[in-house]
Amino acid sequence: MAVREISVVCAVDCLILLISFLIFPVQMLKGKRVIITGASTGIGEQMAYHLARMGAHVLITARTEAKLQKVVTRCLELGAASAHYMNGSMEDMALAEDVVKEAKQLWGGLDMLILNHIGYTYFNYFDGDVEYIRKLLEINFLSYVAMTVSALPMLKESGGSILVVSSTAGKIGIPFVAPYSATKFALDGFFSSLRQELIIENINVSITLCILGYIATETAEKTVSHVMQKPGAPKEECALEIIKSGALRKRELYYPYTIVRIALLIRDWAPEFLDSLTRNSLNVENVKKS
Ligand SMILES: NC(=O)C1=CN([C@@H]2O[C@H](COP(=O)(O)OP(=O)(O)OC[C@H]3O[C@@H](n4cnc5c(N)ncnc54)[C@H](OP(=O)(O)O)[C@@H]3O)[C@@H](O)[C@H]2O)C=CC1
Ligand SMILES: C[C@H](CCC(=O)NCC(=O)O)[C@H]1CC[C@H]2[C@@H]3C(=O)C[C@@H]4C[C@H](O)CC[C@]4(C)[C@H]3CC[C@]12C
Repeated sequence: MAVREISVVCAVDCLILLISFLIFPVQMLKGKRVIITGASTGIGEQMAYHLARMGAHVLITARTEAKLQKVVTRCLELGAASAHYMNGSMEDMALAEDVVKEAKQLWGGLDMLILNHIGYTYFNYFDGDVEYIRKLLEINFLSYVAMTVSALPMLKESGGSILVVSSTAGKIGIPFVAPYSATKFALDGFFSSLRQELIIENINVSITLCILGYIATETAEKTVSHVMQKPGAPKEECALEIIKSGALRKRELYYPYTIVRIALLIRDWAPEFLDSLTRNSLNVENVKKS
């Protein structure tokens, strides 16, 4: 695709982005019933706070109860219509289903399911550990499917939304994240296919796949700051963009917009060039085989 075409596509995309920003009324989420997973810290925590400011009902999950309690308290201070938590590991599919059952108990329904949690992710050469990949697939992928299966009846009733938080590493090959990348690619395959089926059956449930670049969360910075050549994007703005894209029922979100959008454009027209750009965007010499 010539530079002219790329610039036209980007210009149109930027216009769409500007319009969607202008038409997003925050009262869209007032009183809405929302589950946010992985919300004890990072992007999930910030999404809970934005939803609280918008007057939504929030049910948050993660493993660390003490952190969840603090987030719930802060959500109530910020104006949440209600705020509850359930703690446990998403290795356990029963927990995944129980969170949805709790929403039914609390609210009698559900408007938005935000699937955000991830298991421990290392940033290094793949070490051949297949069992680790199996476990990460359960936490990062199968629990998302299990929650979706449990939540769909309520979401069909409300005409609700599913927000799936993924990554640039779920769309292009990035070194040192092979197991994690596999789980994110799986999300794209499953939820993009499910979205087609919902459209065919005229079921009014939207699925938004959120493709994120490097975001400045505590975990990510701890894991990769020694390799990254630029700081991560702000988690607070990232969280708001995810919520807005879900509320506007967008098909996909790219954040930071320009970095991710251009990477995907190059991927389709010059994949080897993108691979080289990606490698050069990292201080690979700082990654020591463990
Ligand atoms: N930060 C970044 O650079 C990028 C992030 N993303 C995506 O954004 C999302 C959030 O990332 P980020 O905020 O950085 O992640 P964090 O590591 O900050 O937060 C992860 C959350 O998941 C929870 N969690 C971890 N293990 C489990 C488990 N076994 N079961 C249930 N919950 C668990 C953690 O809480 P607890 O430990 O208490 O369980 C925490 O609340 C992820 O889907 C990630 O892939 C995508 C691209 C880039
Ligand atoms: C290194 C990736 C960004 C590559 C890129 O876009 N370069 C061009 C440029 O920056 O201009 C990072 C994109 C996604 C990140 C990973 C991710 O998806 C989240 C994980 C979160 C975890 O807590 C830590 C590490 C992550 C694997 C994170 C690592 C950096 C990215 C691959």
